[in-house]
Amino acid sequence: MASQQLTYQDVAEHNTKKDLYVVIHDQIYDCTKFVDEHPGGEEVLLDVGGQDATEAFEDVGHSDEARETLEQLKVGTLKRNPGDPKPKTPLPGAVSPAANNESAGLGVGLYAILLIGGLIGYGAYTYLQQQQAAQSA
Ligand code: HEM
Repeated sequence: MASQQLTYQDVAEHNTKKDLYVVIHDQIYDCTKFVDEHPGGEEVLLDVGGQDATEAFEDVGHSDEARETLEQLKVGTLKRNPGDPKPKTPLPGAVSPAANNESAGLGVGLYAILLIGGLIGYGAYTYLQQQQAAQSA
């Protein structure tokens, strides 16, 4: 059972309180029995029923205990067809390189500002030197 592969279209059919699947990180979870027990309430789960709930789940910053519960609800893996929506958030392992890239981008921007500032300063300095040299000549 746990090894079945379903497409987005298959999952989308399970979007009612009596039959509730969600996709989180490309794994499919059957929340039907859990929906009444969810500490965050049934509403939020019903909102993402039959859909990709990765972003909603990660935004809340669920505990390790919540992730263990999740494992028990697993019923299969998502079979992604061409044209299906992409995962909304990168997988946890992929987060830090993206964050690094962002800070690298800022670093390059800062270097560019410093370089341009330096060039302007140097230009003004040489210009003044030339002016002084012209005056004293
Ligand atoms: C099947 C997937 C899910 C499981 C197994 C699950 C499990 C849990 C658990 C165990 C908690 C208690 C706090 C913790 O341990 O982190 C919790 C809290 C919460 N969950 Fe979920 N959750 C799921 C999906 C979602 C989704 C899709 C949302 C959408 C926004 C959500 C929103 C919340 C909120 C807002 C809380 C905080 C409740 C509070 O502290 O008052 N959960 N969840």
